[in-house]
Amino acid sequence: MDQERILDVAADAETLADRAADWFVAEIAARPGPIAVALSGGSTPKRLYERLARDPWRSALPFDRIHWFWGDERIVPEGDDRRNALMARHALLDHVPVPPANIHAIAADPMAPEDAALAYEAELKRFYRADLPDPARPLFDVMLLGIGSDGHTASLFPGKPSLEVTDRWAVASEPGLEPFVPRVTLTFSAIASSRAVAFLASGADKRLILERVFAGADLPSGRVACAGPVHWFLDEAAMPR
Ligand SMILES: O=C1O[C@H](COP(=O)(O)O)[C@@H](O)[C@H](O)[C@H]1O
Repeated sequence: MDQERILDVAADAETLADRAADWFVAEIAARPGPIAVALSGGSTPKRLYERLARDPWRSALPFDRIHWFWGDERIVPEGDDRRNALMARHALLDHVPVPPANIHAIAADPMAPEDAALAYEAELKRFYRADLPDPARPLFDVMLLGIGSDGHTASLFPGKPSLEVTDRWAVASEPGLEPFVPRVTLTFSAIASSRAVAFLASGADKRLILERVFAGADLPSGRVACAGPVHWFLDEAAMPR
């Protein structure tokens, strides 16, 4: 079955971030109990995180119940600006009342990428309290993703072996684009265990790749599936003609 897509096209990147923040709050507000969110790296998601740290969004979020995970990470030292976790801390997590135990970051260098992937997978399984994803009980409540100019999402790059892994939740992966540092990424199987998935992309440099994804090219971003529709928050500059 084809994955259903919902397109939300905003006039510009700032409006896109407002709309994505409204959507995020609505998704979270509907969920009882512990809530699992997977964050992405990238410039467009960063604007969303900055929104979530401010009202009206901040006061609508139950920070004591939200657990923060990442779709991918660059395995560089802890304080390195290229870490997706550091970006999310600076934009959001350092400014809101998050219990430290609710932050489930992927390990940094000097841990070897494969060990970091195994440790992250074990952490996900502990949180989920099972070793196999159950389609009736998604692991993530909200999965936020970006798209690179080559069509990658998380750190699932075109043509790389990580795309074919089906028996793991997280693996080490090699980048196809800068920064050329080792990565850890969720696999498609883990991403598919999400109640709601949203891509965020803005700017004219994303338009060509989005054109290819929407035309059905076999690119990692186009392979993302989940039980519900996949939302695409774009601005007009990124929207294919
Ligand atoms: O390397 C990465 O790139 C993608 C896309 O980022 P963008 O800055 O081009 O929007 C991002 O989704 C991913 O998390 C990150 O590690």
